[in-house]
Amino acid sequence: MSHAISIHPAIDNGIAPESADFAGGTLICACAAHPVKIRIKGQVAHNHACGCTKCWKPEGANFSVVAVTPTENVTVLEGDAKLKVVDANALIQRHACQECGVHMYGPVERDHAFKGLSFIHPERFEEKGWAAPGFAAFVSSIIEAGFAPAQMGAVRARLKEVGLEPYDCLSPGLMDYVATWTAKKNGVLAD
Ligand SMILES: N[C@@H](CCC(=O)N[C@@H](CS)C(=O)NCC(=O)O)C(=O)O
Ligand SMILES: [Zn+2]
Ligand SMILES: [Zn+2]
Repeated sequence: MSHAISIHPAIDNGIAPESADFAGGTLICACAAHPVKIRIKGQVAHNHACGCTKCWKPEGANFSVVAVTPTENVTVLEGDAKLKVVDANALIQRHACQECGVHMYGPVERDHAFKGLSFIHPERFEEKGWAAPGFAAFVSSIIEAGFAPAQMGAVRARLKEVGLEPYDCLSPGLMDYVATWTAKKNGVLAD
């Protein structure tokens, strides 16, 4: 079955199942020669579709698929010299392959709820079994990348159809987590 709206290749034709045995793997960029390779230890967490303009999306996709892992679980195996930080001022230090453009890992090092986590694109794993995406974030942001506002209803309907609840920021659970961290830092966290 084909759909007019492409969310992401890893979602459009059915989401691959997660494997309980998945213990990590190797992320590989799109270069035919000397690809960048990154070792990720363990299963990824909070995998989701992201519609923001900053996350790397494959050709033709309106969303990225992005998850987190503790930065201590990330090791650059090959091609470190090809990696460059896309925007040094951003919270997420997205390390992209300068040759093919794929974002390989994005650590958060700033004082923030996500400090110590790295954002990665699990579709770049050479292995199968990574945790399936569970929701869609920053959905309205696809308009900023040139998507027609009039088709947003259809996009949200399609996301719901594939089981990804659409949110215009992060999911309520993650928004609460971030706000809890901020309240604690400001000394106003309620019991
Ligand atoms: N509407 C903005 C949203 C960007 C944004 O806030 N992205 C989220 C989700 S990845 C974020 O946490 N960004 C932090 C960062 O880019 O460092 C856009 O599409 O560019
Ligand atoms: Zn590359
Ligand atoms: Zn994003």
